[in-house]
Amino acid sequence: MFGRIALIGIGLIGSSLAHVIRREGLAGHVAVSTRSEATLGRARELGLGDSYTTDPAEAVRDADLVIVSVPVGASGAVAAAISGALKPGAIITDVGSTKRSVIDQMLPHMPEGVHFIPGHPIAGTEYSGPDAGFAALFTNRWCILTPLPETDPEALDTLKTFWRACGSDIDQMDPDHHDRVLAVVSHLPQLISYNIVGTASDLETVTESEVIKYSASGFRDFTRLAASDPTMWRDVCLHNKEAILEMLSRFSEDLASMQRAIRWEDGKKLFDLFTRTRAIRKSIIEAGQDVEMPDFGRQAARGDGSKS
Ligand SMILES: NC(=O)C1=CN([C@@H]2O[C@H](COP(=O)(O)OP(=O)(O)OC[C@H]3O[C@@H](n4cnc5c(N)ncnc54)[C@H](O)[C@@H]3O)[C@@H](O)[C@H]2O)C=CC1
Ligand SMILES: O=C(O)C(=O)Cc1ccc(O)cc1
Repeated sequence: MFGRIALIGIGLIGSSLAHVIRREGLAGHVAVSTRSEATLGRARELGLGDSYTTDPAEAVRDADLVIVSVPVGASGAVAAAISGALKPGAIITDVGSTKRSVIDQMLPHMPEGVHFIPGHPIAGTEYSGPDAGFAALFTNRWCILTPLPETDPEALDTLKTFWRACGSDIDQMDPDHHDRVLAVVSHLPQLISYNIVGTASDLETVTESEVIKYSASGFRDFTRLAASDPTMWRDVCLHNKEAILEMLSRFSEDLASMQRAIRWEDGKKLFDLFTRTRAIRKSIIEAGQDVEMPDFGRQAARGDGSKS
């Protein structure tokens, strides 16, 4: 599909892209670039690409497709670094969990004649670093593209074909709408997880090791999300601030209402809510969106949030 693809950032998402690009034969040459020598060395050991450099400008030179897979707060610095080396006609995309901020950071650095099309695969795990990637990560997952009004339809079609070849279904969205939707379905659950695990950890002096011992009782599902990469999620919070604050405020109100129902023993209110939420789970299962990540992905992952 492409002569040369440059992968800037080679953590969970970048390395998963490297695997699927190789499996599907989507590029003649994969150039891998990341900030630290240690991560780059690990990518080389794993054979994730055809060439390796800590200089992102060198990686993108002559690339037909550039995929930026770094924490969203680093998007602007990467765009500035690659700007002068981009080939006319190249497609530049990203995988960041927030979209408005990535556009604001990257667009000013995009030279005339390249196609900048932001994107976000709704696929991931709690693991990070180059060891965490696996080719099936994007299979049967959504990839949301948030093209700009001036985006060239042909370049957009090419990028859609790429993501379909990676196994994904494509949706298109306005970036602000994306950020509000993701604030509810992804960022809020993540923050709730951090909060509940933090609360339990504060209580652990009282309960001693019981938090760990009885963790199968609901708590464990939250610890999976709470084990995700701190840099990535710090950046998501800081770069989708308005939407996240709005959703947190709605959530706090609803939590207070639940508290009140329990205090006043309003069983009907609780029962009605729990019935409504059960129906939502049923719709998710019926839509085939409850698929667990394959085991081999988890096993392949080192899971230590490797430093890069
Ligand atoms: N982890 C997940 O489940 C998902 C993450 N995303 C998004 O994908 C992006 C990457 O996330 P992961 O691959 O999970 O993170 P990761 O922590 O596994 O990898 C990040 C990579 O970026 C590199 N990096 C960091 N700062 C850099 C800089 N200034 N210049 C060049 N490289 C730099 C690191 O060396 C590393 O290779 C983030 O924007 C995240 O929001 C999107 C979907 C799912
Ligand atoms: O591990 C999980 O359950 C996730 O939800 C992964 C994930 C994390 C961040 C994203 O922007 C998209 C997907």
